Amino acid sequence: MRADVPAFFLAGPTRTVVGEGERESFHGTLRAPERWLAEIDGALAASDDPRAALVVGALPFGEDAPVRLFRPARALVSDAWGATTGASRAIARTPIDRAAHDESGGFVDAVAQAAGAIRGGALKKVVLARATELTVDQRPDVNALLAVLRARNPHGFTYSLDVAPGASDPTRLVGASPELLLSRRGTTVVSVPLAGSSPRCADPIEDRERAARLLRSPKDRHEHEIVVEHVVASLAPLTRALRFEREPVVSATPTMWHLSTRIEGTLRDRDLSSLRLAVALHPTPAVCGLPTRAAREWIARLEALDRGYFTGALGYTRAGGDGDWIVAIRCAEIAGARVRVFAGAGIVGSSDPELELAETSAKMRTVLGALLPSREVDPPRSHAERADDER
Ligand SMILES: C=C(O[C@H]1C=CC=C(C(=O)O)[C@@H]1O)C(=O)O
Repeated sequence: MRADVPAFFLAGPTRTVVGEGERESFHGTLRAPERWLAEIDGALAASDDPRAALVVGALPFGEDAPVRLFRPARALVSDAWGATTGASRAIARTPIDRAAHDESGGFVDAVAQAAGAIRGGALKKVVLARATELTVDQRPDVNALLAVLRARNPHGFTYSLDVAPGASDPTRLVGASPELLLSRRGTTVVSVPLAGSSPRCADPIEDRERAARLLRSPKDRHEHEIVVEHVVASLAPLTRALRFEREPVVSATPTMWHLSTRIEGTLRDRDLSSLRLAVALHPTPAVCGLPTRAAREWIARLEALDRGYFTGALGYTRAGGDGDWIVAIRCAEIAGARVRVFAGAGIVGSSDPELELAETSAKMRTVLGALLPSREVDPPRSHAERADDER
């Protein structure tokens, strides 16, 4: 028999948090956050066991979509390596119906339109996303998938969240994100925004060259600076001192190179919880764009997608306010045998639509590579192409 999948799971490099069952849940939207934030502050402060009290869940991408935040009935917070190590094999599955909802053609057109709007001065950056949907021959074993993702992404954040509580057939968002929206420990707050990317390559020399080219690329540096500026501007009024390097570094996941900047600050008000900080920062231009309002409008106009909690913020806040919130990317929504994999890419005026499409396909490999045999991982190809590969 399969072990139950917890309602919430987040395993980062230094901490694993598991939440089972629901003791109390909180409702509302990002457009009007004050009431539910106050309810959560109150519930955590009133807890009879403040060391154990925590709220877990996710903020959606959309301003009017519901937040998914709850106090688990039972929780485990461990500073040990997550319990899910060891598995590294692919979970052999065969997609039996693929790409019914693949929006790749529409995505290329949308990127071209967005880049044109940016060159025309309508906005500076927008992140456009697409999804590919497949039905596999058996329901994925989510615990096994988490184990594979965790083993392959030891420096990232592997997660799972039940996004449709109460449904007879659970829907889960499952992924391995490389991006820390913020972490709070006492008065120290850290954010590590990523933006500007290049797919990894199996050839080690070409792979290193791609990383070096990424670091020199004016287009990717521009994309990255926009995100750093937003995070710095959002944290500056809340912190006394902000420390970060002016030059980004290159960081790696198994599928991607990214430009990355670590930003650290000291909070002015130690009552400001990590959840309140997440609400202040989210959505950064790593998932939305700049200006935020204009980017949301362009996303609504150009994207044929309900993002749900993809490109939201997922994490936990403990009584006292400490916690971690990550950017919910490199993930899939899994409902029974249906798997919907998401990926987005930051668009600026000089973006090439075909390269942005290739970037989203590479990002999808985080989940697809853990779920499917390798010959099935790349996006839809004709039967003839597949036959060629197998020859
Ligand atoms: C929106 C995604 O990635 C973001 C995070 C890192 C780099 C990104 C980029 O270079 O476009 C994206 O902003 C995604 O993986 O779906």
